[in-house]
Amino acid sequence: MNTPQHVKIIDVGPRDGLQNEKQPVPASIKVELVHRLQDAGLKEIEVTSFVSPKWVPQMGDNAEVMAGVQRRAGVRYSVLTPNMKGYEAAVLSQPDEIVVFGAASEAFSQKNINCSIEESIERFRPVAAAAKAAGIAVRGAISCAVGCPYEGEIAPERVALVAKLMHDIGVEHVGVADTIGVGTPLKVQRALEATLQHYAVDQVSGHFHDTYGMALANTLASLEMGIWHFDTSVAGLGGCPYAKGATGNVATEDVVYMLHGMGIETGIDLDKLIDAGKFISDFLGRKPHSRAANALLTQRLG
Ligand SMILES: CC(C)(COP(=O)([O-])OP(=O)([O-])OC[C@H]1O[C@@H](n2cnc3c(N)ncnc32)[C@H](O)[C@@H]1OP(=O)([O-])[O-])[C@@H](O)C(=O)NCCC(=O)NCCSC(=O)C[C@@](C)(O)CC(=O)[O-]
Repeated sequence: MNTPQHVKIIDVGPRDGLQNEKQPVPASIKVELVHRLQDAGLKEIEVTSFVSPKWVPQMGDNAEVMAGVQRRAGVRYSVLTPNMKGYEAAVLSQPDEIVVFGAASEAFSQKNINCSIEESIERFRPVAAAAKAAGIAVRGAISCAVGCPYEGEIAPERVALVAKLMHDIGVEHVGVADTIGVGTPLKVQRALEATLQHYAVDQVSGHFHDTYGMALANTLASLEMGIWHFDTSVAGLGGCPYAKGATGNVATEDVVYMLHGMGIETGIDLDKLIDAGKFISDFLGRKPHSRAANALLTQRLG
């Protein structure tokens, strides 16, 4: 097994995790969550998205949240930007990285960003060029890389095509996203292999939702291929507004527990991470969606 010795975790909780929350979450809570994640040692945090507030009201406070974060040297703060309007607003907040988000499914692309895959690439092209000219890193997400809520199973060839299109417009790193968490290890490996036709292993991350409880297995299957970047969500927060019934990303706490147990470094303090997850879960009035966090919180009670 070609397992990496170090893994980089991108916590997407403040963005992917909270974007679908029905109850209002004040900007101050989001900022506090980001602070707690950086205190726990997270070096990459997806803070918010610059999308239409009519489509995703929860992210309407994007600029306020970015302005409230007291930045720490060595931490990369990323934001989603689907088009130039989003990019132009985002750039005022000085993100370290922008994320364009496409899909391997036509139907999902239409539902999520109101355009075809081809049109989405044309929207992303100037965004990637502008970000690069401004010295901002450019990441891409390939949604529905395994399955789509509208089209069912997605062939790896379609993932390869979107990876190629993203690569052609200058996207430097892509996340292979199992948006609805239907993937199982071999299917996820096929989607990753398709992406690796166009990107080096260091430029690909796994982004696994945990709807069917497969996300840790899929993380392990990715590690076996040498993948060492993962998007995870503190307390397992989240879900996509355009993928009904899909749960959040795999909990950061569960991934960190697994990796540390395998002797793989993350630079993250699991106890502080659990506190961050408890903080936001308490605010939302529920338990963290993390088996490891709940087990360790119970243990703390003695
Ligand atoms: C992409 C759009 C904006 C296209 O939406 P559209 O309606 O096609 O855009 P438009 O260009 O025709 O503009 C319509 C209106 O939206 C405004 N507008 C246009 N662009 C922006 C912008 N950037 N920010 C703010 N406002 C914007 C624009 O100004 C106009 O305002 P109006 O004149 O009606 O008042 C829309 O479809 C949208 O916002 N979609 C939301 C998508 C989203 O956030 N989805 C969730 C994140 S993706 C995800 O979670 C998946 C991921 C990444 O985690 C990986 C995975 O698991 O799969």
